[in-house]
Amino acid sequence: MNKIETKFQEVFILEPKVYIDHRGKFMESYNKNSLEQLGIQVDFVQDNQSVSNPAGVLRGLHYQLNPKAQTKLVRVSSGIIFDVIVDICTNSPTFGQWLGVILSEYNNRQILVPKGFAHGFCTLAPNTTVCYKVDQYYHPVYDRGILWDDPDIGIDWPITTPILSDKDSKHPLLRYADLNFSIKEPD
Ligand SMILES: Cc1cn([C@H]2C[C@H](O)[C@@H](COP(=O)(O)OP(=O)(O)O[C@H]3O[C@H](C)C(=O)[C@H](O)[C@H]3O)O2)c(=O)[nH]c1=O
Repeated sequence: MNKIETKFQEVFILEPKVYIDHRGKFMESYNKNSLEQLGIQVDFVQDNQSVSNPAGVLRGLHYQLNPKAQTKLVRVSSGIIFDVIVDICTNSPTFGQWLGVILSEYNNRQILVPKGFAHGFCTLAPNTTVCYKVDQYYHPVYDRGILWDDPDIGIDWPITTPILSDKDSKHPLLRYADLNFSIKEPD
């Protein structure tokens, strides 16, 4: 497993070893010990999978509030996404900054998204399946969203008119500018 650092201190791109032969490919898409050897200690409790049939679907930007904030390990089992994270920790030196990476069945890349980041992606191919582990269970009461095209964040999405859920088109549940999310537990 190869670990690539990013501009965010605790955000890493991971590249599992891929074994290719005449039948296709094999990889250990998750290995707790391999991650621990890279200094990544996360106890995941839930696996999620979303399938987006058309290209141009955009899901996000989502996060759960403390104390149910989630660390996520995101990968693509089929198709291609432009994956985006936004630092929403108001006490972080990189507060408000965003990062976009291509994850696909071709580059086999994964991204580790720590608590304190909003997460979203848009699909760049039809029939794209995104698989991701989280270390906190889903708590809809703690689920929050930021507008995908919030001008205060200014994400350079590769698509202009995405296919959105009702929820994601009704944002802002919260304008990024109104965030008071801090990485520490609320007092
Ligand atoms: C996230 C989640 C959702 N659900 C139910 C709730 C809804 O009835 C249905 C679809 O949920 P939603 O529209 O929130 O799914 P996405 O838009 O793909 O949301 C995800 O998209 C972005 C990219 C994320 O990073 C989050 O993990 C997650 O919010 O699944 C569950 O039962 N458990 C869950 O963990």
